[in-house]
Parts: sequence; structure tokens; C-alpha cells
Amino acid sequence: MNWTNKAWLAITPIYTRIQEMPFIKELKEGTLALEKFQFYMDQDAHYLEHFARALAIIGARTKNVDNCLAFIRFAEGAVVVERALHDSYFKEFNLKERGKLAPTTHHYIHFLESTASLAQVEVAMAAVLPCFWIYKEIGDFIYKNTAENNPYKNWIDTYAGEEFGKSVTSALAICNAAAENCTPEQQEAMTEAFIAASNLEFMFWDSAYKLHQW
Ligand SMILES: Cc1ncc(CN)c(N)n1
Repeated sequence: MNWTNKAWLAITPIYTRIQEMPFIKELKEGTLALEKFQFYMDQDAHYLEHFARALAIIGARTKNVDNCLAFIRFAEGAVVVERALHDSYFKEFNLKERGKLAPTTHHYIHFLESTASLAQVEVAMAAVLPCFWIYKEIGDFIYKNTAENNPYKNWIDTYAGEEFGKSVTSALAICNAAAENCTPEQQEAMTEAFIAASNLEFMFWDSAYKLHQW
């Protein structure tokens, strides 16, 4: 079994909780309160900026030039494509400026940036993988189970789309190849980082649902 299959098995209980959590359930049904979606969008705009920085750091640190290019492209995608989506949502849902960083966003972005800067680069790659993979899985899950007139359809389409799917496939292949060159202990450290980021994905949606501030 390759590393990503083992890592997914390790987070299956977290992923199941994500599928069942109120934010995702109501997003899928189109009944999520606007205030909660606005909170999420605002925090996600902060998140994406720092996620892109973490990806760029990993790109700079990886020895393999193909991986360097892939991570620089992931970083560009995070800034350009996802910000464009958020710019349109900011207008559509009447959000003007970014608000303050909420605690979970603060925790998550610092976890990603410190791991990208200081951990073994393969561990850093594992830490950003849930940001790709869980979003793809949840995007597909919601897409298959939602109504045409869901007001959050654009968001859903982005993460269930083919373009995003290609980056996910590429990130998975890079992580598997990286894991093959690691010792079992190093693979374990990759899995721990993957689990931590998966828990933070859960917390990110949960904190938006609870409008959690300092
Ligand atoms: C918190 C979070 N994690 C992941 C993604 C998808 N890149 C996102 N937009 N926001």
C-alpha cells in the first residue's frame, strides 16, 4: 500500500466527521446561514494567502526541479484562481474588506508556514496535502448530492472541477514518490503532519459554523 492510501486510512474517521458536520451538511443542502458562509469566505481569503506562501516555501526547499515547479504553480493557483473566486463572492455576498484573523485560521496558517519552513520537506508536503485532497473529496461529495439552485454552487463547482482535480492528482503523486525515499520514521512524521492538517480542516469549518472569535 502506498503512503497516501495509508494516510487516508489514518484520517478516515476525521473525514467522516467532516462529511457529517453541520457546516458541510447545510452547505450541501443550500441552507447554510449567510453569516456563517461570509465568516468562512473572509477567513478563507486569509488562509489562501498564507497557504500560497507555505506552498512557495516548499517549492523553494524541494531538491527536485519538477517538484519545485509544481509547488510554485500550486502557489500561483492558490493566489490567482482561488482569490478570483473569493473576489466574486466578496461582491456577491456583500463582504467589503477582510476582517481579523480568527483563532483557528491563526493556528492553521502558522502550522502550515512553520512546517513548510522548518520540517523535513517531505513532512511539509504531507502537511499541505489535506488542503488539496479533503477539498477535492468534499467538493465531489457535495456536488453529487446537491440541488441545482444551491446558492453556494460556484464554491462547490470549483472544488469538484477538473482543473482542481489535476492539481490534487499531481500533489498525491509527489507525496507518494517523496515517501518512497523516506525511512519508516520519516513516513510516520509525514502521516502525523497529514493528520494534524486534516483535524485543522475540520476545525476551520467548525469554527465558521460557530462564528468563533478570540
Ligand atoms: C481552509 C482551506 N483548506 C483548503 C482549501 C483548498 N485549497 C481552502 N480553500 N481552504
